[in-house]
Amino acid sequence: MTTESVRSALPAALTEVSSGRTELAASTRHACKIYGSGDTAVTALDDVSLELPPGRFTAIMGPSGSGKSTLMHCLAGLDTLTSGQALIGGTDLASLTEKQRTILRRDRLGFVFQSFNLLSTLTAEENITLPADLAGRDPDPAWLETVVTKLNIADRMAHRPSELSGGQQQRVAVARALISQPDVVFADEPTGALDSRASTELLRFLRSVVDDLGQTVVMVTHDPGAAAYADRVVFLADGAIVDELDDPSKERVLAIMGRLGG
Ligand SMILES: Nc1ncnc2c1ncn2[C@@H]1O[C@H](COP(=O)(O)OP(=O)(O)OP(=O)(O)O)[C@@H](O)[C@H]1O
Repeated sequence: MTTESVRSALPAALTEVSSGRTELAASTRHACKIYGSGDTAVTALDDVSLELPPGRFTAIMGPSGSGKSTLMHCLAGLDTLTSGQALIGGTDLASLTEKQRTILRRDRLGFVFQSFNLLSTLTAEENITLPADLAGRDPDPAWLETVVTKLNIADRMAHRPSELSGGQQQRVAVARALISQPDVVFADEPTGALDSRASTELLRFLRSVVDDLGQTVVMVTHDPGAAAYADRVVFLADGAIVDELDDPSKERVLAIMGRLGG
């Protein structure tokens, strides 16, 4: 095999590293977000600089009100910063019009929410391919098969959400998020509505879409056990990054959360 053919067989994230390009999947620089003004102003993000490399699984934790959702929403172009920058790859989201941000979200980002947000009248497969259908694109059949096989839902494609367990529904939601081969998947409390067995399963699947498919996942969670599946945990308090852990364990996450009062 030539170097080029080896490269073309690698996930894009790895190719970028091996070719010496170190573009980040997403990042913020001195991100500040203030809601309201005057006496009622709330500083939700206070000078947050964060780098999210491709092909990694990052968890964001912190006490209630620490700014986790605000950070994720600003990184994902669902909300705008008061100052500083939020970038997807090399694209500063503030440089885009609202319409361009909508297209970037559709084409380059994936979203998984606590409530699975599947359409009840559509089959699992139709739910997964809906974003591509709406964008007027045919989903890549090989990638669709890879994703549904990886998530162990290949035999559930003809079922409607009401005929699936909660864990299976959330895996359909993950497949929908992955179908465009996004630069980043943003998961907001993805295990919040699942029992502990289904949560563990979902986290293993998220781990494997990072390890085996080279995808980039950013997850907000309150659950130290869930955060322990990530490569790195970033801790927020009062809108600022106050700690970080690489290769986290549940115990080490719990210890930091204990200190932060979460
Ligand atoms: N639309 C808004 N208007 C005013 N204040 C807001 C708004 N959204 C969030 N906030 C405030 O900004 C701060 C950060 O909120 P955020 O929802 O980002 O925290 P969080 O860490 O996600 O909280 P939780 O864990 O409870 O979901 C809080 O003080 C919150 O009250």
